[in-house]
Amino acid sequence: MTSLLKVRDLIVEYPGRGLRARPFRALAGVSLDIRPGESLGLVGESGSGKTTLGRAVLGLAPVTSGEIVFDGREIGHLSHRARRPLASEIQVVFQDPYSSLNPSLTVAQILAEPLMARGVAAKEASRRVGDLLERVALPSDAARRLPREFSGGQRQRIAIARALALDPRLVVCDEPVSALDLSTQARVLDLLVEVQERTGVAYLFISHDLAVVRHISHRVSVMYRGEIVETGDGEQVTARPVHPYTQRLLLAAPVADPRAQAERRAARHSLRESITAPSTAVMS
Ligand SMILES: Nc1ncnc2c1ncn2[C@@H]1O[C@H](COP(=O)(O)OP(=O)(O)OP(=O)(O)O)[C@@H](O)[C@H]1O
Repeated sequence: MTSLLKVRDLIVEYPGRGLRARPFRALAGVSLDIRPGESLGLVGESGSGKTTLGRAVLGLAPVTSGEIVFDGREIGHLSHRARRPLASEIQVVFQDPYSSLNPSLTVAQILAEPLMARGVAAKEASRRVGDLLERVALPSDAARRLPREFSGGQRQRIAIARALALDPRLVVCDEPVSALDLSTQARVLDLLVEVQERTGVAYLFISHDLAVVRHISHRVSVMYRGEIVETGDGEQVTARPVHPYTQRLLLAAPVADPRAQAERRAARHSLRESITAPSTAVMS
């Protein structure tokens, strides 16, 4: 099957600060594919470049070189204006459900805004708002309320409904459940899976938590210092990790049993030395 999203040799460098500062290479040649209707999980420790990759796909990070091809079309170097039509194809759900929704708009206004911006008439937009609320299992009277009247999990449902409003084919989910408690996390993940089964949307699902990523992803890519060091199905990556960094990531995941935790600590210690890290600084 052809890729919906194809990333090749992507390099992203952020400008350095100060007069003689070197640029910082956050992505050092990343390649990946996402097929229509697929979830690709992107896991890695803080600072490994996950958000930068998501932002590059969304046109929000500076692409130094490489290709980002969506549905056969190169989108990595488009101007802001040329990207605008893509908003209905590629959407995003951010981590923080408290700051990602405009606090002064009602839920109906938040959900109708992207529709009306694309010329959908007010009456039709209002009907679609009802459908969207139903799709994310929120009551229809939610439409009249403000974001502050909802819990974190409910707000994330509103953010998901907004992302789905234009029937996108790809949603970048950047740590969408990290700010939620465990049981709410599970319900929001189940919702994302259900939405995918119903609509065929693809996800680039970013998280530092392998357990969360495994729950939702068909395949998992592991990032380390701006590179993808391993890709496989969730079972393969967690049961038979190939790269030492993936092994360390697994060992760092919290477990309930203190003895198992101590064994993991010892294993982690001996692995630490064996990881040879590629340099991400740009040579001048
Ligand atoms: N706008 C920016 N300017 C300069 N450096 C940046 C910028 N954004 C990110 N970085 C740096 O790029 C690297 C990758 O950051 P990124 O946010 O992509 O990592 P991440 O894996 O998503 O981390 P986290 O899980 O903490 O969000 C980090 O070292 C970060 O400090």
